[in-house]
Amino acid sequence: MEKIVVCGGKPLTGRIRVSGAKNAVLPVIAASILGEKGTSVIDDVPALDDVFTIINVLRHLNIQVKYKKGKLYIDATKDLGTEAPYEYVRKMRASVLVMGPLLARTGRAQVALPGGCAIGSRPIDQHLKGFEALGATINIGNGYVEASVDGRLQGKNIYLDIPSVGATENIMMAATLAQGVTVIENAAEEPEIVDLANYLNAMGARIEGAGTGTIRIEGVQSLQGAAHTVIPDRIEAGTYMIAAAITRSKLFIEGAVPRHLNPLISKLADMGAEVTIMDGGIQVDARHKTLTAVDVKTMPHPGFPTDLQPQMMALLLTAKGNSVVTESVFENRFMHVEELKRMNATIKIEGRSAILEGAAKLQGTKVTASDLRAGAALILAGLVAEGETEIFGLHHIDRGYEDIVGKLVACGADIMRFNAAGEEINQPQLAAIKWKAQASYA
Ligand SMILES: CC(=O)N[C@H]1[C@@H](OP(=O)(O)OP(=O)(O)OC[C@H]2O[C@@H](n3ccc(=O)[nH]c3=O)[C@H](O)[C@@H]2O)O[C@H](CO)[C@@H](O)[C@@H]1O
Ligand SMILES: C=C(OP(=O)(O)O)C(=O)O
Repeated sequence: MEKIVVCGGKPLTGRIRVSGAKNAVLPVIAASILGEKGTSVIDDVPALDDVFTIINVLRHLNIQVKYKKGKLYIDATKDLGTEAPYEYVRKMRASVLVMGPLLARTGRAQVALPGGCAIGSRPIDQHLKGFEALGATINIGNGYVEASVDGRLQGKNIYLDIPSVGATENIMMAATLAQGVTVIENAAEEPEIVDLANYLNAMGARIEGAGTGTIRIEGVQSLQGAAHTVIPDRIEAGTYMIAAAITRSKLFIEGAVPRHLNPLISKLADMGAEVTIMDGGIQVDARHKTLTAVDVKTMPHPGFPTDLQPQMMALLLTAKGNSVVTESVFENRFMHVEELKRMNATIKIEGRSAILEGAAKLQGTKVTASDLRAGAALILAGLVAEGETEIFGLHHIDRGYEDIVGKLVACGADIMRFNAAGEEINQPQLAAIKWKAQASYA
């Protein structure tokens, strides 16, 4: 079995460069479907399995995608298919993001129902409610959801019951080509929504208010391919900020955007770490510091991100005192707790809260990632555990961390990756093989 092996106890030093954001690049690639003319050039595209998956969805739709030196060239000018099949949606729920652009561009979209995953049931009712409000007919059957419309979608006021990131993105994309004005209220405010709106506007869309709870979209006749650079990954940045704190080290996180990371910056400062906003990034210095426990509650942006909750939990286990971590975004995002307990953590779950005993003496053992951020939390815990931690379930980690092993090694961590045959392998090698196999080289 493939595994990552971490030998705990090594301090980290130096800098880590943040890659392009997974959660920004996926909707941006989906939005490129809307480009009836020209080619989109997307820069700072991370080599992630989720990126390979969405590229395959686009190619299945008869879209030409080429990759060269971190840039994607996407040509969506041919006649498009309308189906995102189960083989891709099952690997990555974000495949559902092709639904809005396909519906707007072709009048029809069939997407395999994404189903639940390790962190919750994750329905898409708000996406569908939005499409229906814009005039689409929705049919669900045989494991697929189909949306269709005769003629153009019609602009409408849409109030989301939950500020869903995916629903906001999907509806925003669909509304770009609708007749008239669409207003999304109680919209998600995440930085990735702003990034998507910037790309859509570069394609010729008319979107205002992205990043606030009210987004106004004035429909246009058509969109064309555009150039766009993806924002840095705030969750990856946050993971490495926590890596500095958990190892009581000093790291400079290059490319981290402070305004995207306010909730983490303030929690780390409350714990006693020195966080400094610098030119081009954020420095975290936790050397010789006694970090103290804090309580954390996940919330939609600008609250504390759920995607940093497992990593924060690993850190809090090493702090002085007990803390309470409350997960309010997903109903089942505590799968990492049992694995952390196998590393000698004491954690009690009460409803949607976990009560953590601090000053844990974590011990290395074999653990398995149940999802992407659970995997990151286990690596972080491994960095400070006594002895060797072997982490399995790497396909989750490969979905969202570009070369996590290489980036940590460069800062002094004792961490290695082994393939199924037991040979040491690095992620860039692996990524190069995957790019070759899955996306065509220019
Ligand atoms: C690819 C991507 O960008 N993924 C991110 C996105 O996921 P995603 O877009 O799936 O997350 P949402 O914001 O939609 O989900 C938030 C909550 O709303 C619920 N919900 C959502 C839609 C809906 O129609 N009905 C409904 O009930 C979900 O089950 C969940 O409990 O935002 C999440 C919340 O910040 C992050 O954890 C994910 O990393
Ligand atoms: C939950 C996540 O992603 P996704 O929505 O793609 O499952 C994540 O990035 O932590």
